[in-house]
Amino acid sequence: MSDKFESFACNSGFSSPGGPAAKNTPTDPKNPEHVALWRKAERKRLRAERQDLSVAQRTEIGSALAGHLKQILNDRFDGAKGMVFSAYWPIKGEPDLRPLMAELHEAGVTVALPLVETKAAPLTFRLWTPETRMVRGDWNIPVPPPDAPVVTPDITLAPLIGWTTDGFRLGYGGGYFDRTLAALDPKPFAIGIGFETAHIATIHPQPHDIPLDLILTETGLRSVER
Ligand SMILES: Nc1nc2c(c(=O)[nH]1)N(C=O)[C@@H](CNc1ccc(C(=O)N[C@@H](CCC(=O)O)C(=O)O)cc1)CN2
Ligand SMILES: Nc1ncnc2c1ncn2[C@@H]1O[C@H](COP(=O)(O)OP(=O)(O)OP(=O)(O)O)[C@@H](O)[C@H]1O
Repeated sequence: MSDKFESFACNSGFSSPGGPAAKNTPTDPKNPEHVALWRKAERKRLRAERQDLSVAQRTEIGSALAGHLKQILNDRFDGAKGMVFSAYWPIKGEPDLRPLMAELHEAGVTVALPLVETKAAPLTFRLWTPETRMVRGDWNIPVPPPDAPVVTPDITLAPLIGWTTDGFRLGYGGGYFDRTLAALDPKPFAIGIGFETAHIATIHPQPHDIPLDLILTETGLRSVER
């Protein structure tokens, strides 16, 4: 096999039919356009993979994650009572932590949800309670209505499609969490939430990528900020 062919075969930005794209690397990991193409293929692969989970598996994973999260909030934030905790309304096979949102609300935590109110800008966060009448927001994601108060999270969950051991996250590709973490001062404590199977070796970090403080899967803590 010539060098030329070998380099093409190993460096395709797309998943090969027989193997996971995670094994591939972008054609040029320093080229933002190549990395963006590679990320697109990785998102597609990881999203397809998580669709295969059964309802029972999802329920079990959701309650394992909720248990780990409560432990973290107790250990690190004394339960987070009186703090603003931003969660997410699950879409596209994300772990469902809505029972935990209600439980935290009952325990005196201020629960919020993220909204895309302006494209390509930081997220807005609005207050959520179990009585909140959700409406459809950007991308059809259910969100609190426009009259729900805007709040600033102390702690934020970042649902993820892929995660790395050094705390980087692959999301849906809007760049919203990175913009939000870059804009907020003080930066909220950011906890990535995802499936254990969504581990990838690297996201080929770019200057805009901000690592999360913790990554949590159903297995427990998988990455802790150094
Ligand atoms: N449940 C949940 N809510 C959430 C998030 C999330 O990840 N999960 N978000 C976390 O950020 C925000 C929404 N994120 C979004 C990310 C991308 C696009 C979007 O339009 N994506 C384009 C592709 C962009 C690209 O590849 O350049 C698309 O699919 O057409 C919309 C919303 C806020 N709410
Ligand atoms: N702080 C920032 N300022 C300006 N643009 C940004 C910033 N952060 C990210 N972006 C833009 O967003 C695009 C998508 O970023 P990335 O691939 O990291 O998305 P993501 O983290 O997967 O998405 P999301 O957080 O919405 O789920 C990047 O190409 C980049 O141009």
